[in-house]
Amino acid sequence: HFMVGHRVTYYVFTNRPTDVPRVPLAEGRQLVVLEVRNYSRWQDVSMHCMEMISNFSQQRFLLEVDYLVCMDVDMKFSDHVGVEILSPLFGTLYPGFYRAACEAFTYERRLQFQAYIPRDEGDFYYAGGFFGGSVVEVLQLTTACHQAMVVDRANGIEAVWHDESHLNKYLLYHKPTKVLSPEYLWDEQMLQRPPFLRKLRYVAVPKNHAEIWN
Ligand SMILES: CC(=O)N[C@H]1[C@@H](OP(=O)(O)OP(=O)(O)OC[C@H]2O[C@@H](n3ccc(=O)[nH]c3=O)[C@H](O)[C@@H]2O)O[C@H](CO)[C@H](O)[C@@H]1O
Ligand SMILES: [Mn+2]
Repeated sequence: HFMVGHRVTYYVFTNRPTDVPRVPLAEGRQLVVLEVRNYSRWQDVSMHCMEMISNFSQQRFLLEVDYLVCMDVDMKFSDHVGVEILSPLFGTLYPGFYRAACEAFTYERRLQFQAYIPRDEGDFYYAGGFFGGSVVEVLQLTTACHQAMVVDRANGIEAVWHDESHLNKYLLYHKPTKVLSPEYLWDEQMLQRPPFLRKLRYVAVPKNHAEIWN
């Protein structure tokens, strides 16, 4: 379903490179396994993606690709996702909040945190699991989010939704050039599909959160 007819490099970040299956790929597609370190807390694994994307962007993505699409690993494509998503900087509406008022968004609301957003500000609540853009824009985004997390860590604090809180702060003050609908990120375990969403293009694979998170 993903970028059919276009050249695609799948960069898979893992601490267990030998466990990545060698899936046969169509012409013009390649798999690149990038070995990264592990962290014992899942929050740290998720948050350090920003640092990893930032570092690899400088080291190689800038030289190798035009656009980056950054996504969670526990998801699958279930319908067309093509070049219509591409733009200098794009984010995706988090499916749980696309109808909610912005005061209800779970932004980081505590003043002393780097990802702080005042109650009366905000456009959308973006999902941490699907964002992207040109490599230069994604490099700036991931570097800024990583640096903000370094500051929080030095202060002994961690944003309420980790990397997602920082992504939301960044995209509030650096407006994305495209916002994708929840068709592009859905979780059938969490929400029933409303009839006006005719297609679910990229969906969470059911998982036991308690087991994985604890
Ligand atoms: C769909 C979506 O918007 N997901 C976001 C949501 O979490 P999720 O509830 O989807 O969190 P999650 O358990 O999928 O973790 C985020 C991602 O980190 C990676 N990972 C995590 C744990 C681990 O042991 N190994 C590993 O590789 C993996 O790519 C995973 O998909 O909020 C997180 C921050 O709280 C992240 O912003 C996720 O992107
Ligand atoms: Mn996930």
